[in-house]
Amino acid sequence: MNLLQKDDALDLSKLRDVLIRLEDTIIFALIERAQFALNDCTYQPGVYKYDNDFKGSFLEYFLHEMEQVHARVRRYTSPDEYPFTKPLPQPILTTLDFPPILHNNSVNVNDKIMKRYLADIVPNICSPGDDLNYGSSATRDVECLQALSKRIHYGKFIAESKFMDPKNQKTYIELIKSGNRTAIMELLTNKAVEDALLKRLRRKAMIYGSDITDNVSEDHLAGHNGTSLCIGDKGNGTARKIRADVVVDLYERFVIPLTKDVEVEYLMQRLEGWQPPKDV
Ligand SMILES: C=C(O[C@@H]1C=C(C(=O)O)C=C[C@H]1O)C(=O)O
Repeated sequence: MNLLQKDDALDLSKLRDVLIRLEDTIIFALIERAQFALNDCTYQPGVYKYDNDFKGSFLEYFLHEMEQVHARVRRYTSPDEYPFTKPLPQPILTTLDFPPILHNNSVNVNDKIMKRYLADIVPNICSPGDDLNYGSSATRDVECLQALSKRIHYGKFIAESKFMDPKNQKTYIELIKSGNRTAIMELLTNKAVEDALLKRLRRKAMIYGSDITDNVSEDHLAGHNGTSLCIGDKGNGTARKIRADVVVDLYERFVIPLTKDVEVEYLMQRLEGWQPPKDV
């Protein structure tokens, strides 16, 4: 997806391809994090002293340090990148001249992403306990959070693409004016796309999370032989990489609903300072 090309950036099928590619990024980021223990102390504030009077957790400290460096190389001037922390420094690079793709908006759901990641995701993919690999687990946490944030905030581009479709624009405008979030959610929901996504995701998680060895049949990987494939379980009870049902569940309960919330909240701000075309 080239965000410097406006037509590209609002093509719904190309946007859906971006979300499909981000499935791979998210699954592999989760697999990488799952190799370390929960390391709960990295999520608790006040456990460590930092080089300034920062009061947050080890992960929040690490994330803010990372985001400051990324901000200086203009990461957050891209319309598809949203930071978790602030304040952030100005870029040292001149900002790219992105065409005006999204309508001006303040939607950033990273605080919800962080809460759900710590409460619902990490405990479900990691073994309990503490393996002292705090830097490694925090590095993987940041990669998971950034991938989830990108995927969920792509909801803005999806919403803009749907809003600009003449077929529904008048309806969206009426629903936005009446503040009818429920009806907007219904109009933007595409159950067939969601169902196909969850089916594809389960197969991907089964295959990506497996140890592909010579003696594992393709049927076994695809779960055709009826076994509920414990991903990467070598049959001797050793730690598996990640469970396919955990990946599907986090998309169903968290990634898709939050993406749609971003779509709705983006549309709720869509008419501010906007002059509709004459025929609308
Ligand atoms: C992203 C879209 O909008 C909604 C959100 C989806 C998702 O988060 O995967 C899928 C379909 C829609 O219900 C889309 O239409 O592709």
